[in-house]
Amino acid sequence: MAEYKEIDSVAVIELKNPPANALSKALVTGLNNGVKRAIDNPRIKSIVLIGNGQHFSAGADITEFPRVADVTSKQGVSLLTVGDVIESCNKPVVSAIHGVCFGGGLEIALFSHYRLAVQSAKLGFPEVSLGILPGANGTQRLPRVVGFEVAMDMIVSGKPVSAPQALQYGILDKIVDGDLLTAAVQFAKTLNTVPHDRRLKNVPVPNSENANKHFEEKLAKIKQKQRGYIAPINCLKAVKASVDLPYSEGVTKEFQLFMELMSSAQARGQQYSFFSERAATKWYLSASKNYKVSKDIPVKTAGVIGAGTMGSGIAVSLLTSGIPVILVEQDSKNLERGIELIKSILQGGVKLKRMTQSQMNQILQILQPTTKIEDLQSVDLIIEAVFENLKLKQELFSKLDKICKRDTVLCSNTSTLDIDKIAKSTSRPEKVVGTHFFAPAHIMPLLENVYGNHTSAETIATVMKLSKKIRKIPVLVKTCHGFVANRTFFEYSQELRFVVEEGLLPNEVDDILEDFGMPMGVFKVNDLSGIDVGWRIRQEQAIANGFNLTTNTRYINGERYCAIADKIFQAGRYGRKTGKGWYQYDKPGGRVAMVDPNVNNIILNHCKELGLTRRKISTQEVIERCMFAAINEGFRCLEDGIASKPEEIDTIWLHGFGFPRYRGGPMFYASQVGLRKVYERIKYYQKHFPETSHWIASEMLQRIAESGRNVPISEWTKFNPTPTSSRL
Ligand SMILES: CCC[C@H](O)CC(=O)SCCNC(=O)CCNC(=O)[C@H](O)C(C)(C)COP(=O)([O-])OP(=O)([O-])OC[C@H]1O[C@@H](n2cnc3c(N)ncnc32)[C@H](O)[C@@H]1OP(=O)([O-])[O-]
Repeated sequence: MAEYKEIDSVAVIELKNPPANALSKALVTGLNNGVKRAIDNPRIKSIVLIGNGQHFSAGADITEFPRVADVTSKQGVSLLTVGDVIESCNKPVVSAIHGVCFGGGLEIALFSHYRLAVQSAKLGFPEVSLGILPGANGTQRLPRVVGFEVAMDMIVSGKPVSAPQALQYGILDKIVDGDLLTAAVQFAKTLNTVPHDRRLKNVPVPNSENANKHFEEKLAKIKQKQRGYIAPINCLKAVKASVDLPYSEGVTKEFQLFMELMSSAQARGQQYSFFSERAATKWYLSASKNYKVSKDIPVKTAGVIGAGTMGSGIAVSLLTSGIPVILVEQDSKNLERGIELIKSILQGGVKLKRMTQSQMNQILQILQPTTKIEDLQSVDLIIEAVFENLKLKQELFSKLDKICKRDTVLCSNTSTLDIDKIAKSTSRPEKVVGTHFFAPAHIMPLLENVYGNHTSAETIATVMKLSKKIRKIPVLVKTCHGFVANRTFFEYSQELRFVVEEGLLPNEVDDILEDFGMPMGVFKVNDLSGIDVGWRIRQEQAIANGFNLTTNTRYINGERYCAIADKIFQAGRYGRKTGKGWYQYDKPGGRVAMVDPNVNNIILNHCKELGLTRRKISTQEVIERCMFAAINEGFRCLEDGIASKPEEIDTIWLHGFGFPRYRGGPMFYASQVGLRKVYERIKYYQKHFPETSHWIASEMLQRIAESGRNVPISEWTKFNPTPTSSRL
């Protein structure tokens, strides 16, 4: 795990735990033994620590986290004990950094007396995103190098810095060109002793005069922008302790704050999220069709059809990843509007210093706008982003099938429609796939990729690879109406409309959801996505299923239906874009949502007309009803084989709907509540709301709940041996 070798008078200890040199117990023990061996060898004058493979180190081994004591223990070998050995060593220790140097890796580097790096290295403390803090004295050491304010920003945000930035801050002593090991050994040979100030615990925190002011300002920002999260607050308090307390007391405070986080439910949720995001990207159809063996088609050029809000956002995602785009609209007026939209998104990036004006101009050079669909004949992949209408999409795909070269991948940005029905209109169903982007498409990280019965493994591999290239988190699901995202979100939002029909007002529901941790309540989300869009989807579905949907509809095939949203639509309230929807806005397109008495009247009149008696509904009931309805549908998606593991559903909610990371996702949330309890409450609601079929408990959920044991989430799929689809 840690390989020891000698180059002249320099001991080189190579961290070797692929793929990221996570500091497992074994690696830390190896590192400790290596440093001690170097100390004991009189021929050795200095020591170099270096990473094998792509990185110096990604930090503590997160898979070992449940055993908290191992990470921090003063007994046996822990990061802290090896850190002490390194710092107190009388022979100079140099950390030679490449790739990432994160978390515990950076802590090891800060215990070292000198730090070198290659230009491309990245250094940082991402612990906050795992719900913890840099608990091997990182919160006490970094401020002693960079000062309170920079340390606070780095540790609270978790964002890494580049090597040049780290050099400027003083974290690095030098950036080296050429071979890192050669340069580090050469550098180490020039060192004889360890000066007092090279042991960071001896150094005071510089530039700390305004620490109180910075602390208060940051705390206020965290409470506003990271509402509900406890890790950023503890990170901040720990960094502040470096200023307020002597080193020996500061590390004790850090330990106390670290343990508080490590034993919290939030840390469990955030660490689960880290692994579930990675698990979700690993798709598997069969032994010969999966993420490991299936080859993709390189996407060198792409086409986007439809230059509306979605199409423009999709085009920006492709363009900013260096993929030339041919953008197609039906007429020059719509095309012009799309180009302006793309320019304004890019201009926003320039304003935020995410790109320079000249980079923006270069990006626009690879955009080819056109009104001729024939121009798409030789692109590698096309994403269609036209109206959510099956017939329209079928006509378009049929046309594309005739125009495009044989191996062009044809993607539909549908959010609900069956991919097989779209694929049927082509002679190449194996090349047809869904790429469901979330609005705004250039910002939202999720890409729900949808395969049909005929989609080939090559096509799936292509969109999964492309997703990563355009910096999205991809999840692969099987086709059905609404896929996983909208199927589960539909039950969640439908239940909340029932809650409004029974007694609460939209703003009261939204407040409860936002307190639960959702970035936006469901009614604000509806306003953002467009009341007209929701109305159109409901109408389309009604037509497809052969029934007439009006504002008087109360039941559909015996199922309860709430028409309040249709009444809001009927009142011309299409959402934020028109300045009014479930809320009143400061202006059309404005962000300030205000309660509107007119909306409350629509709701109260609706209830009066139907003779409904409104009642008080508790916070617990609201959360249970929306979450358990979504969770039950999540289990049904697993039963149907639409999703293959709960991690896919959770990743979709985390990155598509902003579900609070510290709760892990709805399925993880269910595991924390306990499936027995979730199941019993679903049965309870079924008794009370027999006209709503989403309260019929999933059989898979029932099997797990009745198994009589607390089944870990990783074993849930064992209770679903034969999903309806042939996928598993
Ligand atoms: C006492 C307290 C001490 C300290 O303060 C606490 C810490 O250090 S907390 C730690 C703070 N550090 C962090 O939070 C850093 C977290 N890691 C990262 O940011 C990215 O993984 C990294 C940038 C390293 C590589 O990105 P990439 O190239 O896109 O690749 P990828 O992301 O797909 O990862 C490849 C594989 O490596 C795995 N793995 C990675 N790191 C760890 C780990 N620490 N552990 C275990 N495993 C880890 C990862 O699961 C995946 O496994 P698999 O089975 O193949 O799915």
